[in-house]
Amino acid sequence: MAEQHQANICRHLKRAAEETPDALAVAVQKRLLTGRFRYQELNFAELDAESDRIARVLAEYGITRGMKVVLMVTPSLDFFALTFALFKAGVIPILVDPGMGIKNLRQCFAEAEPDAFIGIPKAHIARCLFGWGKASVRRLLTVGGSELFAKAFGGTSLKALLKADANSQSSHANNETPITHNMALLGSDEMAAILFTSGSTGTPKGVVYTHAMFEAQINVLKNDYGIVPGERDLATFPLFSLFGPALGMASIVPDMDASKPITANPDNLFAAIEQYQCSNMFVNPALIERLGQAGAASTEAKAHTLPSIRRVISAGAPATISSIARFSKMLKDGVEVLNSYGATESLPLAMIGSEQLLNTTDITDSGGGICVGKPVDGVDVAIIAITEDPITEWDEALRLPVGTIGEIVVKGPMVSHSYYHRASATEQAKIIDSADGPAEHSVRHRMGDLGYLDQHGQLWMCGRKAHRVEANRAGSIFDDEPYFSIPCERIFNTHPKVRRTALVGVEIRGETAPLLCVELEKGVELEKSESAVEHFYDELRAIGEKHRQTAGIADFLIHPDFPVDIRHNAKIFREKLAVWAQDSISE
Ligand SMILES: Nc1ncnc2c1ncn2[C@@H]1O[C@H](COP(=O)(O)OP(=O)(O)OP(=O)(O)O)[C@@H](O)[C@H]1O
Repeated sequence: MAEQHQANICRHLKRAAEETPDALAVAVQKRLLTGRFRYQELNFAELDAESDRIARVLAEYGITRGMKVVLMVTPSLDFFALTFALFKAGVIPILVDPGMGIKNLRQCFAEAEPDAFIGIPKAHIARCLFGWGKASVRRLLTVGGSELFAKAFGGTSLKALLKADANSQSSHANNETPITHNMALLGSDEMAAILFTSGSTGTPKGVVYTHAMFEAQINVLKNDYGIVPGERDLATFPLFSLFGPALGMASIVPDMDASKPITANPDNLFAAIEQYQCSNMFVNPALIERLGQAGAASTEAKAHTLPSIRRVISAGAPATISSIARFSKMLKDGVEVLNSYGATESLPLAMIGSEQLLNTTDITDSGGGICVGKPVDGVDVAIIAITEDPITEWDEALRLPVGTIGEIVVKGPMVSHSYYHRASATEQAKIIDSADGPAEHSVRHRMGDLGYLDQHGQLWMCGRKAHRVEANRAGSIFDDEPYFSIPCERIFNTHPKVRRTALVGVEIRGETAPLLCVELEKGVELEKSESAVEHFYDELRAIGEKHRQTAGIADFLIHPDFPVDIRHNAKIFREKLAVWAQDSISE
């Protein structure tokens, strides 16, 4: 159908370039050795023209529509121009989080079978060292670094391609029409990008994105989050930073390692906000924690405030209520942190403002899970019984009643339909919903998360499905109900000496029992005294006995420093802790 082949997220960039050509589209901060900051900028007209030019030179270099390309370029003006160029050309970027580790990266590249690899010199060195994409990559392009390096490691450089293009343009200067680039128009269900999940419950999976999904995300950001053209966003997450220009909003990129937000220097971020009077901030919970601490550490006389910020969007992992409360002290009265719930496969799905979230503390502390708010416009959330079996066809009878914990299943225009080259993962996670006929929104996604809906239509998250503990220990009070990670952990986290906890299952004399791993607050030292540890465990036991969700949890172990994901510093690798706990009790 002709009208279906109209999709390309870049049409928003084109429109912004026509309507507000001189308005700022991107600014990238660099902290110099002197401690001063340098900013490089592009306006909408420049970003549009530059991405057109790159799309054209890529095509001449042999990177063309339908090809899959690994993009490992740090946020920079080139990153923005290149990514929009790839979309304009109908080339499929493969986006991975370098923080996921060498082994996972190799697996991602093997699975995605890229035709080309575009990266900074460091990425090319790693590609050569670890043989990434060796079997499929035919075109190499280096961004930054010298031409000599590019020749040795990375085929050619973007700079060289653009220089050759400029030369050929000037030699044709007398010809009337400059060579322009025609934006590829794709079917709304055609693959537009492959984004890998972070792999916190196993190997990362490549999620197939379409332009229709990107369009849906842009609509949510406009309608549910209220973003308007002309805003300025402190963009700390590369993928989200691309939405800025598509929304007519400038992306201000601070000098930080986006794959390790916890290492960011708060001064850089504060300076970028100040310089551009940012109205929006997109931050993950790790940064909320880091910036909140930095703000609180400022002396009373010069307490740090962020008066230009009108909206903070937090996403990617659960943020703790205490870190949001601390961070919010820097914001003007009435400015909220909007906590978003979603996953690479479907984002954003639900949202709750910090004011409302603070009122849910008591329920969370007594085992009710984390409130992630009401579904955004167009999203249907259903809760189904927990099962590891695939479900091929959606049936309304699968819906569990309000208040019952089960697996969260979502449907909506931003919900992905499949994983790339992962038939069995797709089968496990997707349910065909033929009620709508062969329409584009006919796939429901199983989140692999557990939760329930309350009578107000709010969604409560109760941890990952893979992290529930099905105990069969004799004397277990709820034989037929599993222990759910987040509800249990948040109950124990109320102990003042506890920083965080992680529930795991261990085998004791052939039976599965729940065990709670505990990380202590900074400065609390108990391990030296056996009796102090026993007393602490008794206190935890007493807390657990007060709640039905934790009844029967009697085993505890103190762990010095939980293994967590680099990006969020929040997703606890409970699988690793389970192995550690089993080894510890078996010693
Ligand atoms: N606001 C939130 N509150 C609680 N949990 C959240 C929130 N936002 C995201 N999450 C968690 O993060 C998950 C999505 O993360 P992501 O897409 O990065 O992949 P992953 O689940 O970490 O990796 P993998 O699927 O490969 O194991 C959600 O399914 C949920 O468990």
